[in-house]
Amino acid sequence: MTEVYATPSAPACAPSAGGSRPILSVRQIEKVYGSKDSVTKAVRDISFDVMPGEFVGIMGPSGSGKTTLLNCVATIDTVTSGHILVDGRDITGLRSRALAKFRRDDLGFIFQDSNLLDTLTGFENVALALTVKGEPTGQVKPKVDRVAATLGVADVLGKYPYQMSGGQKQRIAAARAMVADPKLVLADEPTGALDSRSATVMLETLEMMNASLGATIMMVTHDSYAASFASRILFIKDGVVFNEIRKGDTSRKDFFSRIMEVVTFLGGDAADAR
Ligand SMILES: Nc1ncnc2c1ncn2[C@@H]1O[C@H](COP(=O)(O)OP(=O)(O)OP(=O)(O)O)[C@@H](O)[C@H]1O
Repeated sequence: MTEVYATPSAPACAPSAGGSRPILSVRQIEKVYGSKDSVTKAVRDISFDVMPGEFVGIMGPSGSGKTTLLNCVATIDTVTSGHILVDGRDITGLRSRALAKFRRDDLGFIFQDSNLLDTLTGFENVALALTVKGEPTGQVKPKVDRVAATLGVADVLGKYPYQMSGGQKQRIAAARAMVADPKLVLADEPTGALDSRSATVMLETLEMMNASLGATIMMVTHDSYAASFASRILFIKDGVVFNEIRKGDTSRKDFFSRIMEVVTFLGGDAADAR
């Protein structure tokens, strides 16, 4: 039985394995939308660390602040107070050029909608992540080919997005997020638009990115099945970290059951279970 307990403002920090420092440190962040008459505290007080090579899932009821948290880490949105450090560097104060460089060099993104460019092939979409970074031309093809082979999308590289299935598009998006070797991959409901079979293939792709390519991943999902592919889950409720569970040595199936217990406790949707 999973112990379900509330840890309103306690930092959910991973152990410092081998003394390595966190890739991501979220420190007492708060995000308030609106002004005087209409104020929403989307994030009240969230602190946690993500260590290199971790695959962390963020779960919580609708409106709990998951996307706001992800957007603040992604620098798509700004925090009202608190700090976010990526590989030891505070990103909350970055402005324009430094911000663009940080997003390009340090982050990989996977959204619910693959956001591939329609006029480019799979290869060109993935390669773009390298060329905008100024990767030497001779390095581009080998790097794209290597990541595509690892993630099982080598046969899709020659296709345009309109010729790809939803699952193939998402896996090309995963290759694009990974190819430039980012410090952190951020995924927002990456299986939200996929049927269950394609979702499983996509989740196995994320698992492979994590295990074979060493990607550190933070994934927001409302889906307990998707979350069970992560190694640790942070549950957000009303803008704070409510609970945290780790997979440890347990099987994915057992982890899924433990996740479901917390989701049920938090008032999750039974339809989230598969
Ligand atoms: N731009 C905004 N302006 C005002 N309120 C906002 C804005 N964005 C989010 N909110 C509010 O902040 C709270 C948290 O929203 P958020 O989208 O982070 O939740 P979520 O956990 O991702 O929800 P869901 O699972 O439904 O996507 C909600 O009450 C939401 O209405």
